[in-house]
Amino acid sequence: MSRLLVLVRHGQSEWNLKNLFTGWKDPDLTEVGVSEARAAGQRLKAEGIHFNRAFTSGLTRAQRTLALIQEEIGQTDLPVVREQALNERHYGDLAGLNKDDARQRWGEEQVHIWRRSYDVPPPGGESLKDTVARVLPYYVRNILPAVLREESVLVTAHGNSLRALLLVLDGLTPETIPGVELATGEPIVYRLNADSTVASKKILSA
Ligand SMILES: O=C(O)[C@@H](CO)OP(=O)(O)O
Repeated sequence: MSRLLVLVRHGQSEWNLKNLFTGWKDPDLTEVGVSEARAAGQRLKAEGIHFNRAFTSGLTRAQRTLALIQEEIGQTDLPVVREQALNERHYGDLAGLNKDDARQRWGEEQVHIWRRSYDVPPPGGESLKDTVARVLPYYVRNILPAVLREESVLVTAHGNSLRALLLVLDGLTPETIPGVELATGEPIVYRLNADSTVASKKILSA
């Protein structure tokens, strides 16, 4: 019995390093990001997990993180689906702006609301609620059925598209989700019950 679901936020990107709002923009990993992705792969290998399939977003940083993990776990032939529904939350007009500059312009509180609230979208972008509305149906139709077939499934994606999944998996609420932050390159290993609820959760930290 496997029913393993492993979620990994991509390694540090060039725009994470520059402190820029990224969203659907497509920067690559930094050298640190490459090391984080490789380290994630090594930790998964140490757990002895053999995956049956993987899902990633339409963006380079998540795809490259997956490819590096595949190298480390010796599974470069893993079936991979690339899907825009798993992309980062769209940051609209904020994409490309420096996060500290934005705080100076609009104030700390407003920027925090745009970044972490459940249902307030940044100008021209998606709220987390909007992101949930595209990530969750994809999860239910495409990822969950594989897990419930007793497979071990790897998903590499983004801070907010994965927070959308954590909302459901961890039973979070619009009140508690703002406090949740995902570290780059840190695998979260869920084992699901046959009814799709969570049996166990383990974070493979550095
Ligand atoms: O810029 C972004 O797309 C995301 C993730 O890096 O940032 P934030 O943490 O502000 O949601």
